[in-house]
Amino acid sequence: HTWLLPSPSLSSSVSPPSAFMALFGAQKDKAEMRIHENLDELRTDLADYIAQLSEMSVKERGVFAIALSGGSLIGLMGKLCEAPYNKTVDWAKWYIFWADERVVGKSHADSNYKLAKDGLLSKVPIVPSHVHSINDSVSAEQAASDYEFVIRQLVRTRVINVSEINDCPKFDLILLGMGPDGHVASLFPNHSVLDENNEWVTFLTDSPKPPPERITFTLPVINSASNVAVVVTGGSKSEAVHLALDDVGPACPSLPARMVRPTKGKLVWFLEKAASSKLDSAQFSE
Ligand SMILES: O=C(O)[C@H](O)[C@@H](O)[C@H](O)[C@H](O)COP(=O)(O)O
Repeated sequence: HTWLLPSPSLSSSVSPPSAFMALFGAQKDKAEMRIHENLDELRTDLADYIAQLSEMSVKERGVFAIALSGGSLIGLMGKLCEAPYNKTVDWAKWYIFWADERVVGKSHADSNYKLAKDGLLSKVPIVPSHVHSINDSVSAEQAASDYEFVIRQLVRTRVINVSEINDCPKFDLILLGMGPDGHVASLFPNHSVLDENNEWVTFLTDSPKPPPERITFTLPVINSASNVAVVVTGGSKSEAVHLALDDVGPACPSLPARMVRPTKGKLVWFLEKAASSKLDSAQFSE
């Protein structure tokens, strides 16, 4: 099933009880949910979505700047390595970044770079110099500032587009997973990284999920992207999905996944049915 959440005209006909509701009402209006019966369907839809955005972006800008995350996401993108996508996607125009990375060596089992390289990048003809992973031989703080510098250069040359609103990088697509605690990228609940509004890339050395040292895009960068997709599978995430997307009152204003709210860009949630089971709308779908 694919459907859009209530349109602006629908929700604005009901007067919001508070500024809070208005704020998150606005998010709901912009989010598209794509709920899939099974993983195979989700994988196909995700590959189609990414291939379409790549085509549009290459047509408009000549390049496609995409930011990846870790976790199950890379496996769920697997159909891109198969026909027809492996031949039809214009891989030479892709520029690859990471929305977050663990500060470990590139060959370490925890490395998001290694995960993506083994599962995706080594299987399609990406140009090696277009793959922008972090400097793995410095501290987390230095790695974050080096990565921001690299991104700054590529914004200058418009390999990465720029937001008209705040000068932030405007990635063509940022792909996110979500943990059962509602974290996205390495933005964890109740962590001060959520308040970082000046930097594009920040770091943490006390991640509640190991490994402790990470770099992460900040919320302003995520919310400046042209497209953001949150890809969530498994029943263990259903409560966090509900808290992120439904009108739950002031209960969870700082759930990281709820703070993903592109200012001008488009937001799509790819959900496996089990992950969507606690959404308010799920009660009508049987
Ligand atoms: O850096 C990490 O610890 C992981 O990459 C993490 O951020 C992951 O993306 C989410 O927890 C969702 O992971 P799953 O999709 O595998 O559940």
